[in-house]
Parts: sequence; structure tokens; C-alpha cells
Amino acid sequence: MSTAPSPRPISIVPSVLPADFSRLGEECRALEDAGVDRIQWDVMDGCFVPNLTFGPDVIASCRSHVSVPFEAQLMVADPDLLLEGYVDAGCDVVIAHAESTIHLHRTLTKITDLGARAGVALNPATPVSAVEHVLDLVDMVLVMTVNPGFGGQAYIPTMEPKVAEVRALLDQRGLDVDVEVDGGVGPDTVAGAAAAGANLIVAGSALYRDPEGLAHAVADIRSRAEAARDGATT
Ligand SMILES: O=C(CO)[C@@H](O)[C@H](O)COP(=O)(O)O
Ligand SMILES: [Fe+2]
Repeated sequence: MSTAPSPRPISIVPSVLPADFSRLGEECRALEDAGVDRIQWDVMDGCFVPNLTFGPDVIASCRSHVSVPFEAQLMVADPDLLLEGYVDAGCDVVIAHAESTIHLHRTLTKITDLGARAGVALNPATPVSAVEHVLDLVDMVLVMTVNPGFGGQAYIPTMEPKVAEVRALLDQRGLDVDVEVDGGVGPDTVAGAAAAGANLIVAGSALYRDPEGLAHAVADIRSRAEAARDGATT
């Protein structure tokens, strides 16, 4: 008798974009106390996306405040120049956008050579075929559910078939790789993403706007994701 594979754990990954930037260390601690599994730094360069955010020094200054892993989502035009800085800043996972580098395989290999785990991100317009050749190099595939650049945008539900396509391809190849969704994810949208196969759930504004606070928001989104995942697999 064969046993069903155990369900992939759901991780809640806050984006700190809605946090108070004048006290980021304390904001990271509040997220850790609220039960998040890791923290995402949305790194934007004003070129790949029309917004500008965190340099490595800002992230490094927060590293000692918490012990949860940090991931850096590099929304930058030339990620190779910056990889070392973000790994040295304490980012355990570094995510490169497939659209940002013409040598994606080389970029991801550099991340792992530097000692970090690699992730690859897909903009809404980018097909899954763009990352098929690098799936064996990464720990996670990030399916963007908004066009990157800003927090607080509306979730794009037509990304759910893409999440399912990535999950199916990984399973077909027997790869132990997580699937992350990011953008407009909250209590009302997480079920669709989790049912499609996402298990790393990035949430920014949905966490901060919960009137019952961060811990409630984290638990609520987690339980909705787990219910949808379990409903999809039974
Ligand atoms: O990467 C991005 C945007 O580019 C995201 O991380 C968002 O910043 C998440 O924020 P919400 O959509 O959850 O507010
Ligand atoms: Fe993000």
C-alpha cells in the first residue's frame, strides 16, 4: 500500500513594505513575535520597477533583531552586481527575477555559490517555460500575483493556473521545491493560491490592516491556506 505524500507546510512570509521604515528592527521583531516563518525584503531599484527600497545595509541593520530567515526579492535590473551584498547582509534566500537577467542559470548558480538558497520569480506576463531549465537549481519558485513595484495592489486570480502548472512540473520532476505567491494575498485570496499549490504565502498590506493585529492576521491566513491545501488534496 502506498502512502500519500505529506502536505507541504504553509509558511507565512510578510513583506515589510507597509512597515514603519523609521523603526524596521522593532517591526521585524513584531513580525517574528506574531509567528511569521520568514521575512521578505522587497528590493527595488527604480529601474526594473518604478520604486526604490532597501539596500544591503538596511537589511544588515535588522539582522540581529530577529532569528527568522530573511529572503531578498531582487526587483533590480542587474542582480549579479548585488548578490554578494545581499548575502553578506544576512539574506538566507535570494530571489532573482527571470526577466532581470539574460543569464538566469548563471545568476542562480552565483547565489548558491555564495552560500545562500536561490529562488526564481516570474512576473505575471512571464510563462513557466522561462524557468523550466533552472528548476533543479532553486529552493523556490515565486509566482507574482501582481505586477511588481508596489504593495497594496489587487491580486490577479488568473495566476492560479500558473501556480498549479509550476507545482505540477516540480512534482513531475520529483523536485523538493516550494512555490511562493506574492501580491494582493490575504484572507480573501489565499485559498485560491493555496489550493493551486502555493505553500509560501507572502502578505504585506493584509497583515498590517487586520484590526485584530499581526498575530491574528498570520494565524488567519495560515489556517485558510491550510484548509484550502487540504481540501485540494483530499
Ligand atoms: O513584491 C511585491 C510587490 O512588488 C510584494 O511583496 C508586495 O509588496 C506585497 O504586498 P501586498 O500586495 O501584500 O500588499
Ligand atoms: Fe515581494
